[in-house]
Formats: sequence, C-alpha cells, structure tokens
Amino acid sequence: MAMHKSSSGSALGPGGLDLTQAFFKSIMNAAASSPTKRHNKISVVGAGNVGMAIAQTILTQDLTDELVLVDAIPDKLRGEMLDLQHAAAFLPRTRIQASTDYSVTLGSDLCIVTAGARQINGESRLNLLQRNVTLFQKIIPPLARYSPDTILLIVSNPVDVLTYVAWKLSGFPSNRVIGSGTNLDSSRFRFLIADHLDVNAQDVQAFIVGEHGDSSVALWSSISVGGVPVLSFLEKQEIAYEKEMLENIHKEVIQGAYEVINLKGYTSWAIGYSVANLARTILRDQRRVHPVSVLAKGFYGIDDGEVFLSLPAQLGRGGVLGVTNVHLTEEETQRLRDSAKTILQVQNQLVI
Ligand SMILES: NC(=O)C1=CN([C@@H]2O[C@H](COP(=O)(O)OP(=O)(O)OC[C@H]3O[C@@H](n4cnc5c(N)ncnc54)[C@H](O)[C@@H]3O)[C@@H](O)[C@H]2O)C=CC1
Ligand SMILES: CC(=O)C(=O)O
Repeated sequence: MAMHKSSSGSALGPGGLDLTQAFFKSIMNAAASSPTKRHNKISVVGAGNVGMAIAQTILTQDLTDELVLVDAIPDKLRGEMLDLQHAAAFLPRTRIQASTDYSVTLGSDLCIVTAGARQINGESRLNLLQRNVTLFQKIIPPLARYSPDTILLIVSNPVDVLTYVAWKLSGFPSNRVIGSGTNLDSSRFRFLIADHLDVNAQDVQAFIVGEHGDSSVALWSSISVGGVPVLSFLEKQEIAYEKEMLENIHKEVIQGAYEVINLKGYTSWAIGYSVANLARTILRDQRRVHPVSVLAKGFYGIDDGEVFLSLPAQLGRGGVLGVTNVHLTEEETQRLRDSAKTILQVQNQLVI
C-alpha cells in the first residue's frame, strides 16, 4: 500500500485517512497516559570517519531516541543519513535526521564535535590547531545557541586545546565542556597490558592522563588487574621488571594512532566505542570515572593557567561531577605538569 508522510509526520493512506490513528488509536490513547522513559537527543557534528563510527556505535548500543548529523557537505551528509536510516529494521528505534543547518540540533542533550581536519601520515595532532579553531568559530556558537543546556563533547584534534576553545566560544560552565581526551589512549593502554598479561582488558584498571598526544602520562603506580595493584605486587613478590619495558608499552600507546593512520589513513572504530562509552555514562548518569579532558586548573598542582587536559573525572548527567584524587608518584606529577605546559605553550599562541 502506498503511504506518504503528512506534514505532522503521521502516515496517510489513500483519501487522506490517517493510518497511524486508524491502526493504533486505542494503543496510542493508552500510551499517552502511561509513563515513558526520558527522551534523549544526541547531535554529532562532522559526518566523516570518526563522526560516523560514533553515530553507528551510539545506534547499535541504543543510547538515544534522536540522532542528528551535521556536516558542511550536503550530499555526503544525506547519503550517510539514508544509509543509517535503511538499517532501521535491525536497530533499536531511533529518529535520525541530518542537515547543514544547525537548527536541526535544537534541544540536544549531548553535542559531539568531530568536524575538522585530521592528521596526514606522520603529522602531529597539534599541527591541526589553527585550521580547526577557524572551524570551531563557525560550529560552537550555533550549537550553544540552539542547545543552551547541552553538554559539549569535543573529539576533533588537538582535542585538549579545542576543548578549551569550545569552552571559551560557548560561554558554558566548564563542567559542561568535555574533551574525549585520553579515554581512547587509556583503552589502548589497557589492551596492551591485558595482552601482555593474557587477561581481559576490562579487568585492567589503568589511566593515561595529560595531553591526548605525544606528552601523555602513563600512571603506572596506580595500575591494578582484578583489584591487585600490579607494581607493588611485583615488588612484594620480588619479581623483577624493567622500567624500560613499561616505557615501551607507553611508547606503543603513543605510536598506536600514528601506526593506524599510516596503515589505513585515519582512526575510527576505537574512537567510536570510546565516545559512545562516554555518551552512555553521561546520558544515563552512570557516574563512572573516565580519563577525559577537563579544566585542570587547581588539580594535581596544575596552576599555570586555564588548561584542559585529561584527568580521571567522574561523569554524569550534569557533565563533569568531580576529579578523583588518584595517588601519583613525584615523577608522574612532574610529567603531568610538563604535559600541561606543552598544551599551554600552544594555547597561548591562539587568537580566538
Ligand atoms: N580525540 C580523538 O581521540 C580522535 C580525534 N580525531 C579527530 O577527529 C577529527 C575528524 O577526523 P575524521 O572523521 O577522520 O576526518 P574526516 O575528514 O573523515 O571528517 C571530518 C568531517 O568534518 C566535516 N566538516 C568540515 N568542516 C565542517 C564544518 N564547518 N561544519 C561541519 N562539518 C564540517 C567534513 O565535511 C568531514 O565530513 C580530526 O580532527 C581527527 O584528528 C580522530 C580520531 C581520534
Ligand atoms: C587520531 C587520534 O587522535 C587517535 O586515534 O588517537
């Protein structure tokens, strides 16, 4: 039977009969009086490799009722929207929309920004800065205008400085501006440790903090596996380990992104899962601790300026709820402060 959508979105049959009402009248009346779960809306800006990996993970994990895609290229955007809509029969019911016009993002609970230039082979994340700041000047103000109560989750690189830029451009309180930061690096770290010890990565508690990039800091002193603190366990058992081996694992984490970019041109799947994981914690108010980029001033002796970098932060429906006080060795604290200085040096050259 041919059906088309009325302007109100309901299905009309021949002669203008509202089929939705005809089929579901009694059920709809019952539904109107029954409590429904809270409605969520997520907007993803940038429908490239990263934006689409995030969108697809969000859909398969049933994290939202409405998903909006925004990009600057209309044909690509519509193609991506249709391609996702065509999977409707296999996915939880989600309204998917796309537009180059930011009004489509109206009333979003979470806005994820992935738009922008990405690294070419061998290029550092910090190299992308000025190009992506210019884009953010077009992206952040309309997002903030259409969704004044939203949480901004920044993914575009260099993510720490761009999270600072998004904070400034939005005028939002800092608890509602978060960078995906080292949530991804920490997953790479946990994977490598798990692989080394032949355990499940989900049983490895381990944080990379600081810059999402070359000056990141591995918090070896607080790593535990299945509740057992790894380094103190090895020391108590007098099991020898080489500091160099630890450094090499951290180097592998840093090199991980460069290697993937060298091999396939970009990274996408892991960041898709990483950001969907953050979206779940935020929208479902899970209050889990994630290493993400937050306004770090005042924590762990970082006092030089308004810098965003990754610290273990508790997240929930209100955004950043707090920063946990993980014990750091003197060396780890110094490395974290050095990482803050690296970011600040770049940030101080910015004209926003
Ligand atoms: N924070 C993290 O852990 C990670 C960050 N990234 C970063 O994510 C960003 C995106 O990477 P990819 O998706 O691979 O790049 P891509 O080139 O595939 O996609 C970028 C998209 O942004 C869109 N875009 C450009 N200007 C726009 C504007 N003014 N408004 C809306 N959309 C616009 C482009 O049309 C394109 O679709 C890069 O900066 C990359 O470095 C990538 C992986 C991990
Ligand atoms: C590209 C990037 O930032 C990453 O995969 O870590």
